[in-house]
Amino acid sequence: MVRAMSEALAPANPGLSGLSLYVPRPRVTLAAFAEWTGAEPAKLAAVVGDAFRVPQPEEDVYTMAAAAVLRLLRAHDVDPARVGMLALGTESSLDNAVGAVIVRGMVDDALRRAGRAPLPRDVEVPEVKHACLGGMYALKAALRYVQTDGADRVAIVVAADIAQYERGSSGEPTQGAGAVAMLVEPRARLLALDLRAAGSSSDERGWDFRKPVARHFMAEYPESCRGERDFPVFNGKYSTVCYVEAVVRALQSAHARVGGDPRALLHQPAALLLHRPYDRMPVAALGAAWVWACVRAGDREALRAACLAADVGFDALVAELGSDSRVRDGVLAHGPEFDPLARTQAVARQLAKDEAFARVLAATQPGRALVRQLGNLYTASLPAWIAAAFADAEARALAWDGAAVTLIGYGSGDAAEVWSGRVAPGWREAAARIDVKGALAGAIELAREDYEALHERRAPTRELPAPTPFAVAGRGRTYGRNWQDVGVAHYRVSEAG
Ligand SMILES: CC(C)(COP(=O)([O-])OP(=O)([O-])OC[C@H]1O[C@@H](n2cnc3c(N)ncnc32)[C@H](O)[C@@H]1OP(=O)([O-])[O-])[C@@H](O)C(=O)NCCC(=O)NCCSC(=O)C[C@@](C)(O)CC(=O)[O-]
Repeated sequence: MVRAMSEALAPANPGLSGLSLYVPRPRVTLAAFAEWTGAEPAKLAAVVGDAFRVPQPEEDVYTMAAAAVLRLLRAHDVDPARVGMLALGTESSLDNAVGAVIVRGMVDDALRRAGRAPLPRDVEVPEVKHACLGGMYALKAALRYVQTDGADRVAIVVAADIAQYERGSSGEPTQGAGAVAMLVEPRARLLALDLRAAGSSSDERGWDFRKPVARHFMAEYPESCRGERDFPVFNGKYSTVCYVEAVVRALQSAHARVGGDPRALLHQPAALLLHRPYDRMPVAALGAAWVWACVRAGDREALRAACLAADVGFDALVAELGSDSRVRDGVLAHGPEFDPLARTQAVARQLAKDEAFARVLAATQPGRALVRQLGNLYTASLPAWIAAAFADAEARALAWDGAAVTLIGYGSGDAAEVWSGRVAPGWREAAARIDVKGALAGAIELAREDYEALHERRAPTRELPAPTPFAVAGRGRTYGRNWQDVGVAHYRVSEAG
């Protein structure tokens, strides 16, 4: 069914034509992090990844976003005069009134100083928010734009975030920072996306992960504040349950639209790319999704064997996957530690030994080694994986012409999206311009005291070189962070070389 659906996509379908990544240079490897904190290195490598980036004091979500946009304009040869929308997806904005227009200002400034015309006056500048899903929702808006009133223009969506958790919390090894800019065109040159086959899910069921605005947050959670910092309030374990369940629900929604064997949604794509807060999270969600697909497809033989091996009752499992509100009801009844998916996960672990599920997991391999270097980028996490997967597929000369690709976005709170796409003809040319390795180059390994200083927004003990290849200079530390800085803070982002 996925194939039939993808075949219906004509070459003129809208979608992605390019991506560019920007990450700060300071890096913490999880091996060093384990030494500093006493965490188990083998567990971090198995569950989380390899490293994460930390922004410099001069960097914020707008400077990173602007750097990624400038890189996209240059790498993909985009004529700024054709841009009709510049959308920002973020959950780290520093201003509740505006967002993408600040990025626009920085991009215009850099273009002018390079002797070029700024973006046109009629560019739309929305900022889109829903936790880590804001980038995908912004991309959805852009896809709709280039199919309607923007059919003669291109749109740029930039997803940018700083993921920081309180030191010593369970989230600390899963930090990260960065931005991914995406070029959206009415005729995709990289990945055509068919929103008619998309599935969605949303539900409100208690505090898995929230970022109350600073003034409320500081009054309610003074223990979580260090100076002016505002870290997320979250329940890590419970948030993983919400992630898994929302992904299954969005898949069910996609399946309700496209029909056919639901297992095809998972084992036919050449790449299955998900929101990736840490390395193992997508695998856990796909395990539950595969169990649901097998139940829905009536593939009971393999399931019964897996249930037996996992010591889980088959009928209870089927009932678990059928009930629509069990997470919310369970949490209301038992508190946030309630883990209704434990049985599903136990069965999924047994199914992982199955050949068909191994094929599902193989589709999560493209680009994985690259994104293990990045940590959680919140809204930019899935876009970074798309960039990494295409860069990797191009470098390894994978036969991706016309291949199906499934994107699964998730944002706490919680909401998920499942989209089907097809790799566009001639994709290699656009993929060769992504240059994820180049974006990761020039990392500066942080010493423990400098990591802690940057985390607390103090000056590091050692002078760090200016963020490159974009120089950032300005007065005021962070736009709007201190009320007295508003109107004074001004950043300039420009290409250094
Ligand atoms: C998710 C937690 C709680 C995990 O925190 P933790 O302390 O690592 O949890 P754990 O001790 O239960 O261990 C996790 C897994 O590691 C395994 N393990 C143990 N030892 C070893 C070993 N030696 N070798 C291999 N594996 C080992 C252990 O068995 C377990 O496997 P599982 O039961 O999951 O299959 C933490 O990372 C956290 O709090 N993260 C922050 C929240 C988060 O990322 N949640 C993810 C879902 S929500 C989301 O994605 C949205 C988000 C966060 O991006 C924000 C937004 O949308 O805005």
